[in-house]
Amino acid sequence: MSMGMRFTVLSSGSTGNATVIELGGTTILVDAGLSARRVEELLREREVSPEQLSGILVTHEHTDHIKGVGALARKYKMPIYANEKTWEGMKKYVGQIEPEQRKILETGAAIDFGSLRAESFGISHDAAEPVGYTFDDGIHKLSLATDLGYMSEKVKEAIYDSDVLVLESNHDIEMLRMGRYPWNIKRRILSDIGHLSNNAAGEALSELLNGRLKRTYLAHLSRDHNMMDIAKMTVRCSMEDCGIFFKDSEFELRDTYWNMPTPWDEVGSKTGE
Ligand SMILES: Nc1ccn([C@@H]2O[C@H](COP(=O)(O)O)[C@@H](O)[C@H]2O)c(=O)n1
Repeated sequence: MSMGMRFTVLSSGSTGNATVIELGGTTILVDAGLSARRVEELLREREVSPEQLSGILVTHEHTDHIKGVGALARKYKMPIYANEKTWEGMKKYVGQIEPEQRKILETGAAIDFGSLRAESFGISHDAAEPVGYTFDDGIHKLSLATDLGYMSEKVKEAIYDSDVLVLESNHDIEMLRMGRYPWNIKRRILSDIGHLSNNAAGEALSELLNGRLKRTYLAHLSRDHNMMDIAKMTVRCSMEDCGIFFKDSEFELRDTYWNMPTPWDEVGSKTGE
């Protein structure tokens, strides 16, 4: 039985996002962007029962983040947390949610789930009021930052002292430019309210590598315009271009998957095991 904060990214990418954070008896789901049935399957793979969930924190109202929210809320009667604009944006997709389950968490506000503190921070994306989240058990910190067109100073500040980071590394810029998407979609992805490229993730990481950050999970990879090996190599090269060199024993880049959960990661441990 784990004592410290641990997490698993159940699924990551534009086909659906969901992450579980657990501390003691508290289990939180961030986003449920797959069908409720698929979220249940993924939870089962990591031996989490949906009945255990203390609630779902929503980052923004895009389908790949909320697809299963309504059905899970109705089936398991759990509270759903989002800011007001996100509630407004997702109301037609999630269907009827009982008033006592509708929790408003203003951007920048913190909420305590027992000894696990969650705090949201604003990000730049083309949704009503998108956010990332940090989780803190009083000693260690985990941050989730995906679906951001660029990394603002405020985001860097919010996630700066993390032990572990889940960071978007959506696309290889050349693969996207040469790829099959219509130009308007490419322009949106490349814009400040789109998605973070491998290069941008590397540049951001070079400012975040401070001795405390032990590993970063590269997330929300495009299946059309990225590959994990390319993402890792580009992030590393981009960090080196910024003068940041690291040994794998000091800092690690790790995989997330669109079709299976990552292993549980103990945030406080050096290796996550
Ligand atoms: N036909 C499409 C394909 C993708 N999108 C959006 O683009 C973003 C990146 O998608 P990837 O699958 O390449 O990561 C994401 O926001 C998709 O929803 C689109 O709008 N139309």
